Amino acid sequence: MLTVRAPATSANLGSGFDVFGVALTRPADVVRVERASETTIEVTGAGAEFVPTEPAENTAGVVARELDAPAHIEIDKGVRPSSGLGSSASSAAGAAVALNELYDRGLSREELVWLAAEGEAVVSGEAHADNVAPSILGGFTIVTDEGITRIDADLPVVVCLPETVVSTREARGVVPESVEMDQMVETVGNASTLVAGMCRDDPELVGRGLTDPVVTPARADLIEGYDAVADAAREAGATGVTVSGAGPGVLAVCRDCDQRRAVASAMVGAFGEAGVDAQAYQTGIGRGAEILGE
Ligand SMILES: Nc1ncnc2c1ncn2[C@@H]1O[C@H](COP(=O)(O)OP(=O)(O)O)[C@@H](O)[C@H]1O
Ligand SMILES: N[C@@H](CCOP(=O)(O)O)C(=O)O
Repeated sequence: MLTVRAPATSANLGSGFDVFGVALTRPADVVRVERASETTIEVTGAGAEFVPTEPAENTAGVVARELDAPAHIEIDKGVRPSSGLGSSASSAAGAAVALNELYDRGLSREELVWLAAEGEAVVSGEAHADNVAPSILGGFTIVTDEGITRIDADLPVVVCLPETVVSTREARGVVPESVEMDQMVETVGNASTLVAGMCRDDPELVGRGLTDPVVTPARADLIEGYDAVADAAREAGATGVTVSGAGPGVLAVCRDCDQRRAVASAMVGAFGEAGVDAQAYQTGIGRGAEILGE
């Protein structure tokens, strides 16, 4: 079987709603594929019971259909569904890279991003690419209708995942339909600061650029304990905190790798005080999907 490791991702990064994303060094989905006359799917791992095995409802199955590449697909979920860590996107990205190789389709990594985004449409109702782009390409990605820009960033981060569920569809429903001019100016300033920070691997700039006055405050209300967790992470030294993707995961940028332990423990502790169990990943910005072998 051909095996691909496709990383979890964190989309939006506060000021880059539906545009920014980063690949994380961990966790990741592992997707195994072999040729078959029709597509079948088996799912194991974190939250497997919440992932449909019907190909038309599974992001990996939709990718197989779009690529006309029927296969038996085994997905070992490292990324729990409805986490804000691009769980459905990791499977779509892994399947796209694996099936492209298995069937020798010759598509470029960027072409695979748009293909994998079709898989995402089955979950959120829209073919958004801000998770599949970093999962396939790695690093920090900027996705617009005009194309994808990739920056090879390297920063230590912590992602804290509470034992609660927020579906991307639900979290899209609370996003305001319009913004005021002063909110737009603030968002453009923060997004620009963040991009400069990614280009320089500068955690101070990236942390500052994570703030957004529109989407994050609306979504934070869906996450029990969010404000306390964000305060705790900052007190432990994080340069900035935001909702990871559509939540409920919370992302914090750290000054250095050693600081991650304290930030992780502060975030888990603050969720605990709010009565919510949580786990933290000490992670960083990492590589895109990798073929591990046959
Ligand atoms: N291969 C897959 N892996 C994970 N979730 C999937 C997959 N295919 C379909 N889904 C569905 O996608 C939803 C999770 O996606 P989403 O809400 O975007 O969460 P996340 O923030 O983790 O990406 C769940 O309802 C799940 O059943
Ligand atoms: N831009 C999307 C990203 C959703 O990410 P996920 O990891 O929660 O699936 C959004 O914010 O809706």
